[in-house]
Amino acid sequence: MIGISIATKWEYEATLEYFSIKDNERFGYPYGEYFMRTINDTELVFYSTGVRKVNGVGGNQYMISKFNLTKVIVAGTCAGIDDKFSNLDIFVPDKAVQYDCTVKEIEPFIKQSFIVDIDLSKYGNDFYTGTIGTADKAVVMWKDYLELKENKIIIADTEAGAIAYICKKNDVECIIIKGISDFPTEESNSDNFDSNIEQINIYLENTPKVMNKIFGEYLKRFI
Ligand SMILES: Nc1ncnc2c1ncn2[C@@H]1O[C@H](CCC(=O)c2cccc(C(=O)O)c2)[C@@H](O)[C@H]1O
Repeated sequence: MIGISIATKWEYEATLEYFSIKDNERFGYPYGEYFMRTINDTELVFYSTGVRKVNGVGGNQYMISKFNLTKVIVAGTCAGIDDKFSNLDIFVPDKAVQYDCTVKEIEPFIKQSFIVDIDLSKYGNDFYTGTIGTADKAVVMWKDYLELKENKIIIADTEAGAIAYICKKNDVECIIIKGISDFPTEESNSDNFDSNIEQINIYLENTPKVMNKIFGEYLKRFI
């Protein structure tokens, strides 16, 4: 069975809507809820984990163990970092890094032991790829955005790098399919708080669009 890991309630609600899931098909588990679907003769379990690294890892470890998963696909939204790209562009990263695991003042910003390489060779190359950076904090502040950009991170989120890391420990393949929901903006142009609210509103507006694009145009290629 393949697991489809979804972080937020908004991403999961868009998923329920996309697959027309009825109430009696939804089951609870300690990190959120799940439902099953068969697509192209492959059994899939879609589950919400909650946000940030602890929930992402806990939910996925639970599901890997409960359903003996052979592959995990992390589906969801992310921040855009490389400004060549736009909102709603979809990525399948070939590298996932946790960038908040070092003392950056005295250690490298990214340490080799927190990088997971993802072999995408069997899936062709008809998609955007690159490095996704994961940390427990959302990328909102302009200085955080600039630091990620300097370190060649293309997109950023708050779960995927940690999920890829624990999949590797379980010897389970991990594919990350993420769409850009928002870009940080320079807060000096406006009030910090207003700028943050604006980014959250853009995230909320784009979340169903990203999820529909992932399920409609990308999922089948990776199962
Ligand atoms: N900018 C982001 N940075 C990191 N991850 C992002 C970003 N955007 C989307 N994600 C992904 O979506 C989810 C939730 C998004 C989220 O928390 C968020 C989004 C926008 C603004 C704020 C804020 O506080 O102002 C918080 C996370 O689970 C993560 O996997």
